[in-house]
Amino acid sequence: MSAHGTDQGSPVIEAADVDLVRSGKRILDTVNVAVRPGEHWALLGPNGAGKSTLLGLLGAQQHPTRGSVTVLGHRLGRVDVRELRGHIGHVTPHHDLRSPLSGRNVVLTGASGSIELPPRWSPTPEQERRADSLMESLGIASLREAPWTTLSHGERGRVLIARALMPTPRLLLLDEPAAGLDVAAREQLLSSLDRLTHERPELATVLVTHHLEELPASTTHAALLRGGQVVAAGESGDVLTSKLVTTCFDHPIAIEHRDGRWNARAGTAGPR
Ligand SMILES: Nc1ncnc2c1ncn2[C@@H]1O[C@H](COP(=O)(O)OP(=O)(O)OP(=O)(O)O)[C@@H](O)[C@H]1O
Repeated sequence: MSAHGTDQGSPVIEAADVDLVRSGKRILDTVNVAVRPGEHWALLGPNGAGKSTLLGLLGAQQHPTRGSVTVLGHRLGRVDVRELRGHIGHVTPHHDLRSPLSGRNVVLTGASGSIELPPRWSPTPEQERRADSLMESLGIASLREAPWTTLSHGERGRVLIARALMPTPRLLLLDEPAAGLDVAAREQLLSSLDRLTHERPELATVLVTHHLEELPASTTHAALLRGGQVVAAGESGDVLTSKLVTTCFDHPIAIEHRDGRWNARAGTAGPR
């Protein structure tokens, strides 16, 4: 990611010279990020590179130690972050729901901004229609009545994406959405994401993954992170190269890009 991306529209979110220090450790180091409407970013890097931390910062869940983060033109620290978070859908693998809420009710909690349905809260007919339509477009209409506790990993992932989309966010953040999915569930998820970005052309997305095979064909941009620093950022075709990915993971990796999708395998010692 870079502050020097394409110039189409003002950024949905922008981080400028951001450092993030926790327990004396610099987890992010001079990170510059700008995500514009309609851009679909992949955030890649080895374990511990700082990907989830950066996603949390983009989701206004954390404040930078130095530098600035601007969400929809509002600088963090000067605005009510709860208000800002309403414009950002954040899907994490750590959704702490333990009750057997139906799939549809889980989606509806996206409207109340809560994990459980709040007592005495009931959705408007419009919110109910929206939940149904999102479940339809994510291919999970059959899960309307299914209890959360019985859903598979892949089903939960798609329910949480529908939930995150309830408030019609401008930015959707996805933390390893395909982790642990079998190949069919992964392909269903990626098709759902491709369809979603087609239906909502102004939506911006940032997807964290370790695996290039888990990138939707709609990915437009990529950023490689290593040791809290951005190794490369820009249009996916310029960044997802054998040479740059080899540098990022410090291991020879050969990248192939075919029919819009990427895959990676062991490369030769000399990076291309
Ligand atoms: N609160 C904290 N205090 C100290 N160190 C932290 C804290 N939170 C995260 N870290 C460290 O920061 C680094 C980056 O963590 P982060 O989870 O962002 O990496 P990641 O790229 O998402 O990793 P992974 O691919 O393994 O999920 C790690 O070394 C982690 O141990």
